[in-house]
Amino acid sequence: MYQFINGSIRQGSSAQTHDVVNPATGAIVATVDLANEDDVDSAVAAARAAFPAWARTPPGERSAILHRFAAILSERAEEFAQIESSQTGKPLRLTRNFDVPGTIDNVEFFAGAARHLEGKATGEYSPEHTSSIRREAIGVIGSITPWNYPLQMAGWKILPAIAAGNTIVLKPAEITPLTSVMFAQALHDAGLPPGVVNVLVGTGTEVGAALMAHGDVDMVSFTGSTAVGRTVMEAAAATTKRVHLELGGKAPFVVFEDADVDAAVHGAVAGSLINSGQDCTAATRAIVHRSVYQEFTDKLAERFRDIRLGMQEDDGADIGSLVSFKHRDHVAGMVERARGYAKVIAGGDIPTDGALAQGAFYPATLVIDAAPESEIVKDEVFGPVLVVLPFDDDDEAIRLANDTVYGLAASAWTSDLQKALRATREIHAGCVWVNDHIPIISEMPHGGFKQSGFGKDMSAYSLEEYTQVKHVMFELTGAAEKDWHRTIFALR
Ligand SMILES: NCCCC=O
Repeated sequence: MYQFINGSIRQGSSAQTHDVVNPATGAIVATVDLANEDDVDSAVAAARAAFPAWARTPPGERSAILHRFAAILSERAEEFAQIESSQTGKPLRLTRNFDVPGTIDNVEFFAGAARHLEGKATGEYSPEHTSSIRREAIGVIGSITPWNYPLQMAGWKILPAIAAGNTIVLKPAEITPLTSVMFAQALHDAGLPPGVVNVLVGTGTEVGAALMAHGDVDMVSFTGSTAVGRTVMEAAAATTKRVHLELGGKAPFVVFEDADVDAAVHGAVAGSLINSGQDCTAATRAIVHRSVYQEFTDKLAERFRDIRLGMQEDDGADIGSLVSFKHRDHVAGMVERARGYAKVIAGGDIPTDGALAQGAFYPATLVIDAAPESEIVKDEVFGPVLVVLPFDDDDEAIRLANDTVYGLAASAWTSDLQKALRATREIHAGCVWVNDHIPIISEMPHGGFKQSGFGKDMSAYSLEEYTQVKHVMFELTGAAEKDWHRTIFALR
């Protein structure tokens, strides 16, 4: 049973099941029951019923539950790392050192942030009134999370929502639901009241769509593709829900002529291949000054050819499998089409020998000589594929960096402060790294510009987004007839 509703685990009401597959081996990890629209109604009703009491629970009590939850996650870190790895194909090295500790750090951050909501000072902004601001929880949040970082994304959506006093119904991707259900159960073990967090395992077309359109959901938060994000917005419009979207990306990685090329090469490996490139902030377009283009490309191709694919427990592996065979075929299809108009100088071939041939593996792949308007440059691959494009002057570099509908993340590689400042000012993205690419931290926001969406995850900014601002105004004078009445009305 995999539906976590109102503090207990239940069977989904649809008659269907889904096999969660370890994409590195093809083995079935779990067969999960699937929810349907009736379960959406039950979960939303539970979240609605839990909302008034949870919203009134003092921040210190919410915080204490989150601190206990962080302790439980720390005790069970290895179990979470194992299951996250088995449902995604990620190396255990990644889940142990990135997914799980990152999530625990997020829990600890929001345990503190719950007690630290900022607001404008109460004051007499009009001579006859005292104004103050209340930041209130919004209500029931409906959330859909993706398959690339199931555990971290559950944290990014659930934690700010409940820290701010909301209740939530979360639907993880049905191909990677296991750690999201465990996350909710562990929160309950930490003392979270029933109904505050509910998790439904189901399909996007049935459960996701019903949740986004539900009349008793006040806000929707979604991480996934820009195309699906648009349908979320449309569904939310029917009842004017708040919308929080973290969508696609096509991050530029700009290497200026004065960059430390070796550092940029290392950065390109880490920034484009993390999580096998299944990361919406991953470097996807290296835009490199022509004076260092050949050196950068040669060194990077050599590194990419050395990248080792491996099974989850192989500590010597650099990257694991992609999340599914279907997704591996999508990545391979884009690279195959690119061979018709560009050159693939590293990777590009699905492994055909040994154990790797049984999994959804795809090698680190480097593409050059692609036109800026080609598919591999424009569209999201969401795999271990980096395209390198040359530029001749800084105006062209900035223009190429911004030549995308997306604006989630970017990086600039330079030792020149002026170039770095220009890049951080002129590249339109929610995050611009200088001389690095990918690090995230709980204190800083993550979220996009342009068609990468709007709304921030992590940080105090996300906590605020799960609140609504209320202006409370007290009349001060006690007079029946106020000064402002006389200003506007010809009273007799
Ligand atoms: N590195 C964080 C990425 C979040 C979504 O893919």
